Amino acid sequence: MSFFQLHSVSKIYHSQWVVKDISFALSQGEIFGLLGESGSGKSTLLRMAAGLLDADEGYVSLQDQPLRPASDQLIPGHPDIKIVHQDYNLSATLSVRENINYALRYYEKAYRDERVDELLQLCQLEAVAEHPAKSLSGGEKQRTAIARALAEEAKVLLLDEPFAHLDLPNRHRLTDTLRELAEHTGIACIFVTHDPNDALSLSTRMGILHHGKLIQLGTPETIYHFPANAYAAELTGEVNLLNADFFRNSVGSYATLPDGRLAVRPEKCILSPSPTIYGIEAVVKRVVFAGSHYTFYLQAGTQLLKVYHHEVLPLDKSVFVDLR
Ligand SMILES: Nc1ncnc2c1ncn2[C@@H]1O[C@H](COP(=O)(O)OP(=O)(O)OP(=O)(O)O)[C@@H](O)[C@H]1O
Repeated sequence: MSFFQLHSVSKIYHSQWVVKDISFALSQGEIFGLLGESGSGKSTLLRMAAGLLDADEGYVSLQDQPLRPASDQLIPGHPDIKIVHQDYNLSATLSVRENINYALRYYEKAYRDERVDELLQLCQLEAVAEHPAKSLSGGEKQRTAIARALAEEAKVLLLDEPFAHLDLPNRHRLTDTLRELAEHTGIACIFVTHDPNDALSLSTRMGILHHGKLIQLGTPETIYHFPANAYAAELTGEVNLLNADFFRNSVGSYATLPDGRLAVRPEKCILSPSPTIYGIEAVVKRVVFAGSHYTFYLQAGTQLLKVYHHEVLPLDKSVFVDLR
């Protein structure tokens, strides 16, 4: 039995495939990140997964039951699938507690009070529970929207760009909240993002969407280290795309792409100031401080190479690059 599944889902707008033949399944408690550039079809796919938009081909199922088509329903959607849109949609003058409470207005007061307290705790909102939504930070608004979506117990949570307007501390807080949620409630979660760091750090599995097609599906580690092609390699982080014979004598960590090139991550390169047995000679052209390391831009013959290194070296110095 599969918990939540997309079966060859497609969508056409103006005779163009916006989403094409997408299939994947989620287990309970799984967090699935869908990474894609603007216009790749992420929101369209999420709305079909929520049962808010009908697929032109294929279907979505929850616990092996196909969702009812949106066009057959007075209020499209499914009671067990909640979606949090990019704009949060909170009532500005109501407090955090009241916003969450509203989603439970048809329940008894005693249950409602208990459930709201539980959600405030789960979403780390206790300190701002009585604050009006309009006074909240972006991260607090986002977590309030998630708490409200979860007020009625859901099986699937869909998040459209949940990190788009958040600073780093709020990103971390929301990431923790989502992990805890999935772990403790078993909810399956799909979030869409254009940021590789969010997709790689939060997903249990992830997919890469390109022009409406899922071009790769796997764990973050697999996709990062063995990208399916140059597009997937570049979308998931900094990478050197090199001629096949570039590191001809080195053993080390790189992926060979279908076009024959090597995908080498900058942190997999070792930079030495003096010659090494198989080291490729290169010249330092630019150095950029990046917090945890320096990014070196090197010229090695006709190839430009990006390498992370922990010490500054002077411009125009000859260095030697090996693979780890
Ligand atoms: N209702 C619609 N009618 C016609 N075209 C649409 C409609 N909705 C989306 N599209 C088109 O489908 C494509 C995918 O849009 P979608 O919003 O799903 O992309 P996205 O990856 O979520 O983009 P973004 O990250 O910018 O939000 C775009 O080219 C968009 O213009």
